[in-house]
Amino acid sequence: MKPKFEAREAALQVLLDVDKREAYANLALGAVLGKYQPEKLDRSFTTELVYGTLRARNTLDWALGNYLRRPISGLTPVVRNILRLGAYQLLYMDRVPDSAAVNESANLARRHGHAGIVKFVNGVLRNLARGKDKLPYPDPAADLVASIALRHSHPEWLVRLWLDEFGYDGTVALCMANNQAAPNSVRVNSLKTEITELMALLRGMGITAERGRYAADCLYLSGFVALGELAPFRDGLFQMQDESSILVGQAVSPQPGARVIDVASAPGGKATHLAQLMQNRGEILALDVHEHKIGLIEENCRRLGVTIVNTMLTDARTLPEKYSGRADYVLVDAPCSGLGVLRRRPDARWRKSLEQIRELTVLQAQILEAAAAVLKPGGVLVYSTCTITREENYGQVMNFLAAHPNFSLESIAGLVPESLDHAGTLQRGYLQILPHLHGLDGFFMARLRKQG
Ligand SMILES: C[S@@+](CC[C@H](N)C(=O)[O-])C[C@H]1O[C@@H](n2cnc3c(N)ncnc32)[C@H](O)[C@@H]1O
Repeated sequence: MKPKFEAREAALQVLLDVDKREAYANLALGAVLGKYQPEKLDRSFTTELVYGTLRARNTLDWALGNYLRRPISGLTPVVRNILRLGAYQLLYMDRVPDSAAVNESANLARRHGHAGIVKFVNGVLRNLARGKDKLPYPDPAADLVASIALRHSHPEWLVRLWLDEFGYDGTVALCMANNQAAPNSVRVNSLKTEITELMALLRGMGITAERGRYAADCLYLSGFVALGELAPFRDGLFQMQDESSILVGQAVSPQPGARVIDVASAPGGKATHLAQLMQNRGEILALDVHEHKIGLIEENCRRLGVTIVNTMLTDARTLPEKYSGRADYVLVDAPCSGLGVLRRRPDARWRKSLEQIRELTVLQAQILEAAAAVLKPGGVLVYSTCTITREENYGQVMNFLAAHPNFSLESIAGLVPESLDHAGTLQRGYLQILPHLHGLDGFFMARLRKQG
């Protein structure tokens, strides 16, 4: 018999894992949903509770703070997270009546604490329910950053960064896009099937499958319970991958038979795509610095029927001499701040900092340096990230070019669709995809050629 599932209790367990153990929300949630296998409605309610509460953490803590005598950080993790969950339902979930949000939170408190805690949770949430339409949000004229940060649940440093880069309208639109749930996009594995065939198969299973607007092999799926448990996934007919990420493979477009080095490749989303574009002919050396991730690349290759990928556990900055000048194509899908994919990782925005971005920028430059050395004269290097900061993207490429006069940008018009070219950069050899402009994950890609 399946263990009994209670969505708010499950959500609380995940929030505690994230709060106390710094677990990744998607993994902690996946573990709980995997254990209890709840029905579809319970599953999506739990997911919304967890993701919404994590995403809106600053706004929830601030809103609750109006009714607390001491900072929320001083409460025990259990009480703090019961309050956050309750506040999320009150402020963001119109379909949950206020009375249910308060009473269910009190029930959680009863299960996890003594009578005093039940009374406390009940009292704070009742007050919030009464006062929620009159919360004293900062006046934008007096403090624009704080106002956007609290209304759209982002850290202030990030809002400041984006105001500089995208202006007021762009920043608000970007924050709003980050607060939307990401759609489920997949890449069709053309080594085993083709797009119309897979669409028909999925539709036969009651799953809605629609083509992506930009990438050739992209489908958007809905109407399933767990994507990773579907037979067509296990049979290797598709790979979970955002449309922007698929476009990186198109920007590389390696020829069948080529020699490719993917210097930061786990879990192998792009490496397996490159293999697919090469019709599984040639060779791909897929590196990663983390041992546990090498197995993920191999597992994906097995499932997808990719046989031309060899993995290697190594730091891309210390690529052995024997690979010098060897590759026809090098992909540097660099470790980055991930600020283009915040909609997928609701807790991520609270884990990042300007300091990390600075450190990553240095690491990316070092990886690029080593990657340049393994490319043949005349070869193609594609640099990509899933972020939207100038210094990790365009700035990084410009610094690289300044230090490497034997490299130049090469047009990617014809490889990725012109309709994405909002800033007229495709011909110049790079593209910045933005969540609020394109409805996709924020990605950067640039194609460079080494002089022959
Ligand atoms: C953006 S992810 C790669 C995603 C992958 N290309 C895909 O499409 O599935 C960056 C990867 O770089 C790896 N990494 C970080 N530092 C590295 C280094 N110094 N050398 C090699 N890999 C590194 C990380 O472990 C991570 O898997």
